[in-house]
Amino acid sequence: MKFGIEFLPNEPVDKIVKLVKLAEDVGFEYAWVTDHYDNKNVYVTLGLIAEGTETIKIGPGVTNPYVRNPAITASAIATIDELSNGRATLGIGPGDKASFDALGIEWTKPVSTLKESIATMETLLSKEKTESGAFLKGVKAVQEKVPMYMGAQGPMMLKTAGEISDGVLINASNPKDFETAIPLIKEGAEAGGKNVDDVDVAAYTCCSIDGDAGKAVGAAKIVVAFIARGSPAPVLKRHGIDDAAAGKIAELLGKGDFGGAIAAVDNKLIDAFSVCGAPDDFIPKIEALEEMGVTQFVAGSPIGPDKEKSIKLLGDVISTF
Ligand SMILES: C[C@H](OP(=O)(O)OC[C@@H](O)[C@@H](O)[C@@H](O)Cn1c2nc(=O)[nH]c(=O)c-2cc2ccc(O)cc21)C(=O)N[C@@H](CCC(=O)N[C@@H](CCC(=O)O)C(=O)O)C(=O)O
Repeated sequence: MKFGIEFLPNEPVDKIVKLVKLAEDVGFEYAWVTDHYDNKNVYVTLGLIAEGTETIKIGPGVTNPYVRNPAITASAIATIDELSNGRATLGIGPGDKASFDALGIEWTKPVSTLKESIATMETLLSKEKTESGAFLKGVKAVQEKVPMYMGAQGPMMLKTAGEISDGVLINASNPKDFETAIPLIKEGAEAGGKNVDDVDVAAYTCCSIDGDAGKAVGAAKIVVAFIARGSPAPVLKRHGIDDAAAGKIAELLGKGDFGGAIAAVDNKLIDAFSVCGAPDDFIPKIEALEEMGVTQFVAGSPIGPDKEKSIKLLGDVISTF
């Protein structure tokens, strides 16, 4: 099992760099930095992380092809590859409609758009010219091929990820989600003439670890509430969660009643949408994901009530794999 960790660039960048260095020191192999227009710039943050680390692989987890032209992303990730001496890896997904509405960007045909943008970036990164004449003159990646990962949940996106990408970052924490996802990734990989084993399947979880399991669960509740709000009906059904319960949480969040939403998050929701608790709770949960075919466990937000302490505890968990 490989281990990755997520960072949101919404806190001081020098603090993020220190936490990524700590993650590297305790055994994490990947650091994924989220990309939302209302946070700090993902590539500036990755540049400083590159300078402050030696071995951990780094990249956006995930950017999207709508806010930046694929040529701009290709140039940015090639620059990160140079700064990190060949440790860049690109995570790209369809983004979210709310952001594009706020930016006045039309969000059309996400599957085709992702396919086209990954093809364009691979053309440019291999120092070739696109049909429209784009060409990266003054920047070159160190790696022969920068690994391309896709953020995906929907069936078409999962199949496409299996077909064209080196890895899939799936916002999911429960083995049931992979029961559904992996056959789709396998179908896509085989359509692309690949084996599903060629695709790194990452469980991009909502993770919260602490020596005190209750504290860990407490820190995860608000994130689980937002996940429950955003989960489509088939996902809720898969976890035996009735629409009314998720609807209630959505209503509370909509009113800004975060306390009420947190209070409405029960253990069923915690189990469905997060991996949390004390270190001993983690090992069987990660093993269950591994049995489903997950090959990378990504410790996603909140990571824990005290990030630094939680990263060290996750290091202890990593050392048992
Ligand atoms: C678009 C959507 O795909 P999805 O896989 O569910 O996308 C949900 C999320 O993955 C997507 O919003 C991500 O960008 C969210 N996301 C992040 N989004 C961000 O904006 N920033 C982040 O930092 C971020 C991190 C992240 C990490 C992991 C992860 O899994 C997702 C993450 C969907 O509806 N897909 C369906 C329908 C696809 C579709 O639109 N089909 C159309 C068009 C087909 C075509 O395009 O040709 C049709 O049938 O007409 C499907 O896959 O079946």
